[in-house]
Amino acid sequence: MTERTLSGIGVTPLSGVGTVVWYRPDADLPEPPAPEDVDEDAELARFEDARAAAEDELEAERERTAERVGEEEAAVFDAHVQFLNDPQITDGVTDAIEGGLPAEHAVQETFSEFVEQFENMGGRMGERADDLRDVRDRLVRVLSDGERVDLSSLPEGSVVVAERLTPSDTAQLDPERVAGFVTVTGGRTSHAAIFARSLALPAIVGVGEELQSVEDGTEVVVDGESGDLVVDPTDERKEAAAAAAEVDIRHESVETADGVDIEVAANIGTLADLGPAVDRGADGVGLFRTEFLFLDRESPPDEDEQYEAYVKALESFEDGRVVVRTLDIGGDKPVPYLDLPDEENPFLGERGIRRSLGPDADLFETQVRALLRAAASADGANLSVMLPLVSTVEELRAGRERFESVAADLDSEGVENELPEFGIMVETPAAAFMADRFAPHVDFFSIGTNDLAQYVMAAERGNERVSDLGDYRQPAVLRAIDATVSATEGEDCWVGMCGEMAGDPDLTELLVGLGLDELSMSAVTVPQVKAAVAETDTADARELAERVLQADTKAEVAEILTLDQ
Ligand SMILES: C=C(OP(=O)(O)O)C(=O)O
Repeated sequence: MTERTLSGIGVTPLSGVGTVVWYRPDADLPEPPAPEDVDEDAELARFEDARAAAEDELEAERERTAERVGEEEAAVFDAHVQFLNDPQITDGVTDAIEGGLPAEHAVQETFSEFVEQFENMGGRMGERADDLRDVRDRLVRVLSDGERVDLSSLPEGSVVVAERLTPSDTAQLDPERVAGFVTVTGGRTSHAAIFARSLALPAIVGVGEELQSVEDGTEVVVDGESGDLVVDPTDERKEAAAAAAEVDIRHESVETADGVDIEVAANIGTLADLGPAVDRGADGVGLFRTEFLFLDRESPPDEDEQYEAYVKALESFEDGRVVVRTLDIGGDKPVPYLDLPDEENPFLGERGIRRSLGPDADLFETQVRALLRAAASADGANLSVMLPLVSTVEELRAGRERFESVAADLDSEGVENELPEFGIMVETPAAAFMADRFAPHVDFFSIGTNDLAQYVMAAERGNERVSDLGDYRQPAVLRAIDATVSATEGEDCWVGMCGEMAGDPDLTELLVGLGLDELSMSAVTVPQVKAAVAETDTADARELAERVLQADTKAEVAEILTLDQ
């Protein structure tokens, strides 16, 4: 048997060796009977029963996912319930039944039309098509009494291979038993990819139709870093992959080979992310996306609930820094109870600090109170706060003044409080251009490359059609980072990075060379980035950065960094 390699998109920097188990959940429906043979009332009733049963299943899976993976990932099941009850879709199914189709065929037909519509929209909306498919297949399975394929009790060492994996499929995978997964479709930001990172599973998505040629029972190596699926691997290949799978987790802080401290922290959305962050050796939290405390509920968390959450994060990292970002609502993060305006370009609209200083001023005040109190708690000395989407000095001043005036209010109420370290996200071109004017007013910058790349390149994040443009390796993005760091020279202002770029170990040397003091990422890549820091020599890194900054194109950047395009 000769070894061969298929290529896809690697979504976790982890490797696994195992045996292929094909997962094909969508069996074809039989031909429908003639319309006159369909009992309309009975089919309508079957559809209603199936909807209720599917909703019960979704609620159970939501709970299970919240426990095993995290609240943020569990939220996808709420979106499924919304689709299940969306009047436009349910009316469509009802009409199709009244037109003479049995319930399962009516569901298949109606949902498939909506799936197509969402796919045509592309970007984030395109990704919702996967959710719709998931709801459709669930309903069809319930209606046709299909057996649920049990992904949670696969033989140990299985590599799950599928056309696509829905969030409910992925949530069932047991990382103790599954060696990885590989899918025909999917992109870096698909739900399956996000789950893979949360579960720390080796995974490759978007391999394409060639994957169908890999049969059940075949031995494979899943290289989630390069995106290579090695079929019928040699013994040496398997041994190398098994060795690579054993990541060295460092719980102590890390310095470069020539002794420069670089903080390697984790990004968190909810408290469920704290465990993995600690387990994988993060020095602290470099980005607490507090908006996740506000999503998927009927009303905002009150001051005490927020205080508890911030203190919990601080307690998890007694010796490390916890950087809390104030509410970043709007853009692609809607909150139903806030009645956000319908905007043509929400990413360019009222989001982040713009809302906190405007329509969400009350919410902001509550959050600031909770943060000031948390800063005065036993572990509060390590708390830092930063404002999202700042683009003018006035916004920075106004944000800072809010902290000062709320602190004065708390003082007058006799409530213990403390002003924490204060910074801003650098994620707009305006902030990068004006960084020298911001620097004297802050203790730190944290560069959010996900948004910075989208705004510098005018390429919507999550829109696959422009993903090549929106890449953080574009020279213009690298120049924006360089300009930001250079603007802090001579100022007492450290610079971190909390976008996806910070978690790419292939770029660690470059980022150290550009002068970053801190890198924050999803917990899964913390060990790899720490290892890369330890191997870096800062003089070499600076020289590398200088060469990279001379590049005209992304291809040249990749060539200098010896990366795949
Ligand atoms: C970290 C970032 O923020 P978010 O992804 O939460 O918008 C960023 O924009 O890089």
